[in-house]
Amino acid sequence: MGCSARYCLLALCMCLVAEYAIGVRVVPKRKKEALNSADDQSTSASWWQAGTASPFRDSASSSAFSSTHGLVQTHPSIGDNFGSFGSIGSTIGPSSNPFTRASGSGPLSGGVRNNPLPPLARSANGKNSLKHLDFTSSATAELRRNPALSAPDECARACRENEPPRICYYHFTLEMYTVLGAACQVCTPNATNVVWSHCQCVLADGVERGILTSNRMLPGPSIQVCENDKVVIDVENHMEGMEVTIHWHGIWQRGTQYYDGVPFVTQCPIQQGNTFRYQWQGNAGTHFWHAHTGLQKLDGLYGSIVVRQPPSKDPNSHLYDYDLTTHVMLISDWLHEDAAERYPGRLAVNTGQDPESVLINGKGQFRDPNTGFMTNTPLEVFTITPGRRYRFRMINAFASVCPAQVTFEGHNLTVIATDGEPVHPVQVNTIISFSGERYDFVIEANNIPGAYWIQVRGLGECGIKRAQQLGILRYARGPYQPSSPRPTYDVGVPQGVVMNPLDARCNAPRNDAICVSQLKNARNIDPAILQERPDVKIFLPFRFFVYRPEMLFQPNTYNRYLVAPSGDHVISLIDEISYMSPPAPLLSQYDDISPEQFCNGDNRPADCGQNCMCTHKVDIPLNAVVEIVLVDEVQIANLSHPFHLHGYAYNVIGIGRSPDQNVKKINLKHALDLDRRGLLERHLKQGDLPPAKDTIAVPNNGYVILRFRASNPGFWLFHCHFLFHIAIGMSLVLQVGTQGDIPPVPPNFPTCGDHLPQITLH
Ligand SMILES: CC(=O)NCCc1ccc(O)c(O)c1
Repeated sequence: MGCSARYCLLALCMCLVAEYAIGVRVVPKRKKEALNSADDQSTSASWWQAGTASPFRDSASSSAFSSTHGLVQTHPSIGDNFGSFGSIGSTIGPSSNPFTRASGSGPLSGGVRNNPLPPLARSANGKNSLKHLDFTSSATAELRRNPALSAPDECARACRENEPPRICYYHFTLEMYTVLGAACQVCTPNATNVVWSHCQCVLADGVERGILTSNRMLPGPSIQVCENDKVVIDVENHMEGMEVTIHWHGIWQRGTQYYDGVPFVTQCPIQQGNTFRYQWQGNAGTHFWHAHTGLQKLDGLYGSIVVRQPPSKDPNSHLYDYDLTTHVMLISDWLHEDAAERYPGRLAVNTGQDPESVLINGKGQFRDPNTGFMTNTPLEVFTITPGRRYRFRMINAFASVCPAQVTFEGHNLTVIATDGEPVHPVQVNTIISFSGERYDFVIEANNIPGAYWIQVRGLGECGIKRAQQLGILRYARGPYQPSSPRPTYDVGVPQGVVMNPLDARCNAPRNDAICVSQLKNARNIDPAILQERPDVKIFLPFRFFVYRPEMLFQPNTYNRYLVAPSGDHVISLIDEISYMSPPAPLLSQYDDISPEQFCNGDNRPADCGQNCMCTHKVDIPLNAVVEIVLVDEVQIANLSHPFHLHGYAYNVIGIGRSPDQNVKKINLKHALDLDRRGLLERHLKQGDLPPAKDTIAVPNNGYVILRFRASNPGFWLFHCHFLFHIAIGMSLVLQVGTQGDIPPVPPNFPTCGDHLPQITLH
């Protein structure tokens, strides 16, 4: 097999090793070791180890990996979490970091910085922070120019009370890029740390493909700041012929509504060659960023956001010793081709939108179902020290319809927060999550020191291709390899108690599962939320509309559609409307949009048929207590749609299915009837403490009730978070408040729109 093989199979890896061997003059005998390690490929060490005197084994002194794999922190206190960054954890005020700051001209001193900045990814001890959370920023001119700004690795710190906030600056360069591109041949294992920390090699699951990246990383750069910090991100779009916006999922954007990153709702898309500066202040929690335009998210445009708090402000801080930058766990589904290959979708080969693979922090391996060959790329490794308790921050960045099941071999998970909001701790063994959700959990290193499998399985439609990924939970100074056999899709890590069961039987406590609606909020709840009657109550049924091909392919009509795995040609409807973007952004150019563009359930355009397409907008008075009842009329087994609201966390008041055994399928009429009879489940009693979330799956053939106080004026997208369902209109906009309530956009905010002048050629 040659190096041009599409898959980085074992043979190809040998070939890569051979190239490395030339470059680094390693004795050929090592190649054999590469072969032998083929079955032993589960740590990043073993992959790169092949053919080198592994710099990662004795990483304590030299390796860029040391802060990830080498256990650096020794004191079980939050304040030492960032020991791996050298001075960062203890730096308050002007940085003492000689590598990133000219002395005396730190970020808060206001001094003149006359030394050029060396690489940002290095800290005082000269180590890179780590690989997948590489804080490298490709263009740092702004940082050099403006001494008030802090670099990413200065902002990723332990948060203390009374510490002055920082302004954290990031620069995202968006490009078309390649998995297993030639960069993978220049980042040689024996190169210096500097070279390695800037390595632009993207491995993913070892299968070559074109992708989209931010700063040539997958996931893209991690934003890790403290509450009250200001975050500035310059997004520079160099994707050939593509426009883009970035949404900061979970960030409420109070006061900065125009930086929410929704195309034609809060801004014009950023054109190729343009840079758009986002600026916001983050609410605490585990969040993430992703492209909100087209299908770019599925091609690689996503990354984590962590907004930390001083321990005194987290009601669950006593439950963990460490909250490390390295223990962010971003899971994503992965295709081996451009997402556009699946939209509108094919009829014969790779039908539907289901992913081939799953990644953990952009890493994994892939077994080719046809040949049985497995790629040899590194798996993600999380390192822990015996006796300590660790906060993990899990982000479900899936784009497809598959729920993801995360299980850690030999370790319980204590869930302490979801979607950034703390809950009373509950202990489970496995967590099922949907696209857009986040779950924070504590793992105690209380098992026999060793290496343990982490399994992430794609459920639902992903069961067909059996898409899964493995990672490793490793005790420091212990073995790299788990002693138990690799979990397979069918014989996996035992699941035990399930967080978020797919069957959504949530009306009574059970000992095999905990529903989201059974979690209890660990923060105070606005009492008005729990009043019997909300100010506004909105029923939103949603479903697909299935086109007959004769209707869809009528000459001179061009209706959009998605070819579902079933072969059905569908669009999405919420309250019988399929959302269409207006020609200009609602927030910044409202007056450029014809009133006829808008619609909602009470105002349907006269000629709107079964496939009614318009800009679905529901108006909500500022500060109203709003209740939304989502009703699943899709009625396809195995499919539960996660709804994400921008600008807010809502309280999940109830999750359920029809209590009427004779009702096989729920629909709007039945839900209204249940509501009249008081049979919809609402947790409004004192002490019910409904949890706060911004993304919740509506159980298949069921309903979800959520409430929020509409105190954040703006135009907020509310939508199914499945990527292909956004493309076919499963969205609407909530307009909270009037134009006058919404902050005006900054000066010179970009504009866009139709150009339809009079025809002047005679
Ligand atoms: C009868 C029908 O509505 N079929 C559509 C099923 C469907 C639609 C969209 C998807 O993403 C999906 O996975 C499955």
